[in-house]
Amino acid sequence: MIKVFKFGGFAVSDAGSVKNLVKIVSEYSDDQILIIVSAMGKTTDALEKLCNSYVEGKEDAQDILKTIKQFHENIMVELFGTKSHPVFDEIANTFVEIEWMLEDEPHPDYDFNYDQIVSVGEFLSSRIVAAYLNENNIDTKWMDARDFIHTDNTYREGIIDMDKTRSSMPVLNSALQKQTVVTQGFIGGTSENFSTTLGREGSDYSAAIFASLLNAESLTVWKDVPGIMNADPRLFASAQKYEELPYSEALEMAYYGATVIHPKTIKPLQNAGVPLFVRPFLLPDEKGTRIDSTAKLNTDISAIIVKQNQMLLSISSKDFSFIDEHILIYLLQCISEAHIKLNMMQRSALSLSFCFNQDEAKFRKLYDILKDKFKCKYNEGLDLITVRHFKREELETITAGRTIIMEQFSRNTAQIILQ
Ligand SMILES: Nc1ncnc2c1ncn2[C@@H]1O[C@H](COP(=O)(O)OP(=O)(O)O)[C@@H](O)[C@H]1O
Ligand SMILES: N[C@@H](CC(=O)OP(=O)(O)O)C(=O)O
Repeated sequence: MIKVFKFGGFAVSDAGSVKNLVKIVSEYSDDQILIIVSAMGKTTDALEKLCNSYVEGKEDAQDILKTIKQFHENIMVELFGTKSHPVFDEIANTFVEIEWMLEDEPHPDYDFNYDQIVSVGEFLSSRIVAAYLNENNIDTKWMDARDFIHTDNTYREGIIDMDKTRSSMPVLNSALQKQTVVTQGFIGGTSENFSTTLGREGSDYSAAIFASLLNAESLTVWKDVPGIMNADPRLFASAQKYEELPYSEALEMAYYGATVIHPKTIKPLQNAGVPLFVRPFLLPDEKGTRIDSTAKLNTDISAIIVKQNQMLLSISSKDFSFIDEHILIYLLQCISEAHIKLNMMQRSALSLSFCFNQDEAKFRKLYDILKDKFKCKYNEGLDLITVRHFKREELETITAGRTIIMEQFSRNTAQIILQ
């Protein structure tokens, strides 16, 4: 049966990590392996900068491109030695696509430009990884994810056409019967053959789509952490790893902002009954965390999820009208039009308050829609802390010394906005 492995930016951040990836894959020579890769290291951030510079007509676009080229070339030199290896030409040709674009005027749709430029990161990494697997005698085929993941024209947040995507799986399946396959996470293609991206950090989601539509035995995402922990170990040194988690709990954690898994990852896997393993890339013999329908949840451990850089906006009517159901529907429509995603919401007689990831452009858009009829008050730079299976005494420790701006409790979940 097929095993799907996803290697994120960390797992392809330099030559050493590509070597480690090959070592991991070589342990599975009896399996059919589909490898999904993200862009190398922080390449997506660099390509975003390049896109902004191009669209704004700044002069540093060529310099940014040069740095990205140099970064990939250094990795290739370390992996393949001389520049005579065919991968150098493949990478040069991939960069040509961006170079041609930079010579033209930007398309009026920023998101279109973004996807054509930013998707290149995954093409570069997948070419290098496929070539290095072959170099190490793992018979590997590079395939273009745009031939499989079909999306609409919603650039930067491509919506997958599941039927069309499902119907392209037999081609991939038969390739996997013969060879290891490497393809790209994060990207899809439109019916006009343009690239789309699925939203930042969307490679986990791509991998879940492939794993579910191929009816894979499992999906393993190789990360820079021991598994899913009860808190981000970067923020909480004492974070503990879950041995196992039910799909529902992993989905709740991702939804509230545990960035270890993209929030869209769980649904396709749950629907198809494909287990997910989150395993440490640097300690590949460790089991990591297993997520499936048989897993038991240990509610003795609370999960703490921190979302930083939040904005809290309170909207109230100018004429003392209640925020009744009609007004509520209207406000939610305006919020949706501004593409704001609510992280927490509370209503009183005269106001609707909600917090969302701070984003000046989205806030401005909403403010302009509402400013004539409503009063808007806001706080910026807040933290939203969500605690699943909370214990009261723990909450006191978490909030100690900070000002609580708003809080909300259900049976399983506490949400607190802190200044
Ligand atoms: N509950 C959690 N458990 C483990 N890691 C977490 C958690 N919450 C946030 N993280 C963060 O997620 C990161 C791994 O996810 P990410 O960087 O997106 O991986 P990749 O780029 O390889 O897909 C870790 O470095 C860690 O800081
Ligand atoms: N490269 C894309 C997609 C992705 O999922 O990356 P990572 O697996 O490194 O989070 C991004 O950085 O958004």
